[in-house]
Amino acid sequence: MLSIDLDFRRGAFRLQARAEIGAGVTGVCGPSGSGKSTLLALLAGLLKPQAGTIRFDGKLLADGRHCVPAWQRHFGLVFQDGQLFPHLSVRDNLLYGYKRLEPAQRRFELQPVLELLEIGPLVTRRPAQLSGGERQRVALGRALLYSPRLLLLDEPLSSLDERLKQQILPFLRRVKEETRLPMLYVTHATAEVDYLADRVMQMEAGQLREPAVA
Ligand SMILES: Nc1ncnc2c1ncn2[C@@H]1O[C@H](COP(=O)(O)OP(=O)(O)OP(=O)(O)O)[C@@H](O)[C@H]1O
Repeated sequence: MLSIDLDFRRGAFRLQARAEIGAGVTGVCGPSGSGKSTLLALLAGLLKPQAGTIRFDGKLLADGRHCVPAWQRHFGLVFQDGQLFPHLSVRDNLLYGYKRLEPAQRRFELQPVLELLEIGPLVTRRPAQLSGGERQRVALGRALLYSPRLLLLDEPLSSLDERLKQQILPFLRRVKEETRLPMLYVTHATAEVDYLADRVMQMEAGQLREPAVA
């Protein structure tokens, strides 16, 4: 369970977020510039809040003074453009975080992840030899093989055309159903959260809130 009570300022922009985020997929929607990526960067440990707290399973990750670094939080990250290592094969990209884990920490193994995401035939290729949709599936596989406690997804489909989005959404749903990993899914595409999310939160001008129930 992620508990946040955050206050972050950057120039004229101020983000305030108070929420408890548990199992399942939590969608975070909101217009461009509202602070969705900033929220994920704060949760990932890439930015430090000036005040407030972030806790995960009761453990303090950040307050105004202390900030647990990103690599110690053990969260998986998937961005818009996959950000695979261009000089490594798909296989080495997939195993990048996995190899750095103690065997006892590993919750996912390569073969089932290759099957889940249908990327087995791609393992010897380089990222430049993949389509956009394949790259995103590899990025998702790499994040899973790092055995994260939480998956943070920042517009993971927004660089893809409509046909590819429709192809990848079922994979994301499969990841959700088969891994039960808690996920925070940032997007401005409400169709994606309608399809995937168990709960949706709204970001508006730096304020995170649950939408009013109609
Ligand atoms: N590196 C940065 N330095 C300074 N200001 C930034 C930086 N990145 C974002 N901002 C500003 O912070 C605010 C929140 O931006 P953020 O990227 O979190 O929004 P977003 O909701 O993710 O937008 P989008 O949907 O367009 O990705 C905006 O006012 C933006 O201009």
